[in-house]
Amino acid sequence: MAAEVIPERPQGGGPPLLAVQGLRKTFGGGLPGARPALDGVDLALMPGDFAVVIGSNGAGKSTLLNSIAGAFAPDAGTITLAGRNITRVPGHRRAGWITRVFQDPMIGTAAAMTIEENLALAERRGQPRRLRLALDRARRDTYRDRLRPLALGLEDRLTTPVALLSGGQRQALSLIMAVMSRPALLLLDEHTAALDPRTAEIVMQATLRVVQDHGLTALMVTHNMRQAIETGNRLVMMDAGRIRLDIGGSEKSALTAADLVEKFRIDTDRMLLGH
Ligand SMILES: Nc1ncnc2c1ncn2[C@@H]1O[C@H](COP(=O)(O)OP(=O)(O)OP(=O)(O)O)[C@@H](O)[C@H]1O
Repeated sequence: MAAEVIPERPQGGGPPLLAVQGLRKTFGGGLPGARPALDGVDLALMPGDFAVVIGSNGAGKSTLLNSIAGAFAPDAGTITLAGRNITRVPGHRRAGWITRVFQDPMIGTAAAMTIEENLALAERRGQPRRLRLALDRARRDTYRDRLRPLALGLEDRLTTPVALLSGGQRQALSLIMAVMSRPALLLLDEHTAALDPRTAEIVMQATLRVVQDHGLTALMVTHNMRQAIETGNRLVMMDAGRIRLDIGGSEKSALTAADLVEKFRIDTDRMLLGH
């Protein structure tokens, strides 16, 4: 099979990097009472957009990210990445263009492998399976350079099995791994929610830096209201499988926690004010 090539990123005011149109998904197909997890979602991300997705439990946030990543086919609608309709492209063939960091630090890394082996695996994501990367000096130097800004000392532990790292260290490594293959789109699914506040802050700062450094477009789900207000240039609120609110620009920058709670009547149960 021919190697997949990362699609060209459109520049400036061109077409969106990601366009989701009329996306629908109902689990438990056709069973009486089955409510749609996605009920006609339209979303367009311009290159360089950092969109934060909020919404109550069961609103459809993870289902939206799963659909974009190709975990399953939607019942209806299209997903276009850099002008290419990827709706029917299986998830493993999107892996070079779209990468994810999950809530669970154990998911993004292989415990029995060392840090450098994990990074090598991530570097060839989306490439033909037969491609092997020599763990030579130049590559190790590159890995150290990628890990150093985290300030977690991982750059001095390249041959340490990942099983020996803390949850926060693993999550930070997952983040670096997610951008090794130079994806076009980074999906972050509550990726700091399982971490203590200090580690969550380290991982969040690292996220902002890699998104900036790699010129990525990002879509991040969070229940943390402070993150939702402070992060990104777009705020998308989902409810019952639909996007109820999509704001950007100065409206997003001026947004306060009070606006979110009062104006948009957000379910605050799982939104952590000031966390
Ligand atoms: N694999 C699945 N099988 C069956 N139902 C599912 C599946 N994934 C999601 N759902 C259902 O789809 C709806 C939306 O779920 P989803 O996980 O997308 O919500 P969410 O907004 O991410 O919620 P949370 O904030 O609790 O993570 C829910 O009713 C959920 O039970």
